[in-house]
Amino acid sequence: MSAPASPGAPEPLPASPVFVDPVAIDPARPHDGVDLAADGIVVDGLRRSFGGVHAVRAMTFHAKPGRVTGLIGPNGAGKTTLMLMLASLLAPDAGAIRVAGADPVRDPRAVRRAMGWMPDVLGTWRTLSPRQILVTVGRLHGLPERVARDRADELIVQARLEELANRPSRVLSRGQQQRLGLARALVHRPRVLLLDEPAAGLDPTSRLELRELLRGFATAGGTVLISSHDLSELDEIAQDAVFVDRGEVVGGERLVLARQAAREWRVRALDPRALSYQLASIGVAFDRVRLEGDVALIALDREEHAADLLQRLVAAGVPIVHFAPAVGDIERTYLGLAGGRR
Ligand SMILES: Nc1ncnc2c1ncn2[C@@H]1O[C@H](COP(=O)(O)OP(=O)(O)OP(=O)(O)O)[C@@H](O)[C@H]1O
Repeated sequence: MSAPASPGAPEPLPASPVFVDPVAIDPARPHDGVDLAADGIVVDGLRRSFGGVHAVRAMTFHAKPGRVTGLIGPNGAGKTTLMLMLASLLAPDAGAIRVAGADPVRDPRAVRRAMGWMPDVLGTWRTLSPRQILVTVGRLHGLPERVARDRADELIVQARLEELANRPSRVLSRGQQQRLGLARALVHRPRVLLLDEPAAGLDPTSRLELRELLRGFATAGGTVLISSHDLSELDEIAQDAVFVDRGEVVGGERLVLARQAAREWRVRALDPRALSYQLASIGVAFDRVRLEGDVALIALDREEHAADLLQRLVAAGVPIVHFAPAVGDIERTYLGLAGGRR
């Protein structure tokens, strides 16, 4: 447990994401691995095929309340199929799901009450205005007319859609549609949020607002599962990560190796020539260094090597102005997994 920060102390660095490892679960007693009675999203031995295509073949993980969990995987890995099953829109062939304790197969209404879902495209209702859409969704969730209207007004302000609130939603830009999609997912104050590429098309301000909203939602005890290919965004937002590939959650040795894959460090010096010279004289192999203008990208296996290199460069008098990992943990692991698969 970390010690409480003393007053005036600098903010602690965010902890690295926790990588969900299904192999840590005893295969002889799979039900000991995830507790179906736990809150949040619990997925146990989930399977779904389309004819001969095994879209989801063995998924087990727990997205915990109070945390933002990233769902990461290449095209065709089974993310959308999984999300459709979580949202009670597709029946699994085998396995179990609980969303805030509810089973989407037996009690889809309870799941829809507990969950807000933001698919990657807003979908139909293009002739309705954002206000009409939010009121209608509120009414579908059983909110009384007055409450649905007030909630719609509140969300329109939060989504900064005031000027477009009464225009047909087809005139909304991609980013505005995304903001409306998120507002729609939040109408009934769900405890669980399921988001597919929520940051796509968002401008930098809207991305910051999204991050704050999701962190606030999780801090208040909500569960967030985000599927995205935007790994740098996920590195900013997610505390936990579930990697999927070919219908399975990736774990065990493959995940450990991917997490140990070399990571590029971005290094910039006021004098780039002095930097190049010292890298060569320290003995950093040429194939470990890429130059992008004045910036050197150096592949290093361990953080200790980065610390050692920085110390040597500074001791040699190189005027370093930037020395940091070029990618976050999630992106590095994904690239490690993709590298191992090629
Ligand atoms: N309705 C369907 N009928 C047949 N095959 C399907 C169907 N839905 C998905 N699949 C197949 O299942 C696999 C998983 O697809 P899915 O859409 O879940 O992947 P994904 O991880 O969401 O991919 P992406 O990142 O490209 O969105 C793919 O091979 C896909 O072709």
